[in-house]
Amino acid sequence: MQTDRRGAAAVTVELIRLGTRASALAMAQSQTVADSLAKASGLPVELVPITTEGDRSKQSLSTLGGTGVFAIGLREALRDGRCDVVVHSLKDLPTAPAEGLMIAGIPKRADARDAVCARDGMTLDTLPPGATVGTGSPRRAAQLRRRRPDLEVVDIRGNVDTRLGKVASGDLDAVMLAAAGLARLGRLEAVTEFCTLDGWPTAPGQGALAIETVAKPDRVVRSAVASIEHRPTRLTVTAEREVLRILEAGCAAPIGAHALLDDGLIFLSARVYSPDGTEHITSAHALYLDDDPRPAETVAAHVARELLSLGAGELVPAGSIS
Ligand SMILES: NCc1[nH]cc(CCC(=O)O)c1CC(=O)O
Repeated sequence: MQTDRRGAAAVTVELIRLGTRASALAMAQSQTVADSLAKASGLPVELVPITTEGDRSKQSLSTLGGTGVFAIGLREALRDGRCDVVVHSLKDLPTAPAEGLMIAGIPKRADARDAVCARDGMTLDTLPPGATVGTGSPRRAAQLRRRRPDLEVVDIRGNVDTRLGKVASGDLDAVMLAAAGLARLGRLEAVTEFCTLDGWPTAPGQGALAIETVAKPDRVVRSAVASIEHRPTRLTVTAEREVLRILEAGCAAPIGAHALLDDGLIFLSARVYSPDGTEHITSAHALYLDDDPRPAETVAAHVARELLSLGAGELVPAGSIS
């Protein structure tokens, strides 16, 4: 039993239970976070596998209702007290705050880029006309159609290994995946091209993790999670996700966003695509961090407002989103 400074008994944990999806990618990123939490707290950290609707369903992510399918099950486990912390891929997390929970820590972001994994070392420029490229992401599909309207985009599901397997087996000529996920799984050797973020902005928060807890966690849990917070990542992903949050109200089109910090400035650029890739709208703004109490939110509001004023809300044909 630990005691606080006044000597009173304080109820606290002797073990941190970290809830995680059981996929190889989720386990890999959860283990990294578990190691950091163990180091920060001096306590053992146990991984608690949790199955979510997103893991069970074989439906396309776009028909499953998109955002949140992976997060809901993890959040239930947190609320039920089955675990003390959960780790999400930030890009899979809905922008709406979860009642009674908080994003207690955001560790340093990994590579935010998308990667092409193609057969025979091919790239987006060298794939032959008609080549098949697998992705389940409407954003990647729009970007592919814009860059190479002559390719065939194939809607696929499944974990990273399954997707790479479709290229290895010859079912597909290429798949598009997040570089961060491939890195966490030790599969970077499959990458034949990294897409640069200025021409190919990725999902808001891609490559970053979010550590979620109940709003009033045990103080040992709270301080362990706080110790792995990376402030620059929190600022940049907050800006990217804020654009998504504002646009969700008036725009159903796919969005790529990329923020970075340099020399006291936050830069944010975001691009909205028509689903067929034929049209896109871009906005970019910068702000001195010292000039604003909430620089991430403010720069995002500028970008989102400009995107909407340029017609981002009209990029999706009426009735085309189920
Ligand atoms: N939606 C699936 C997903 N969610 C998080 C990652 C890994 C990369 C990351 O943490 O952003 C992936 C795989 C992918 O997009 O290739």
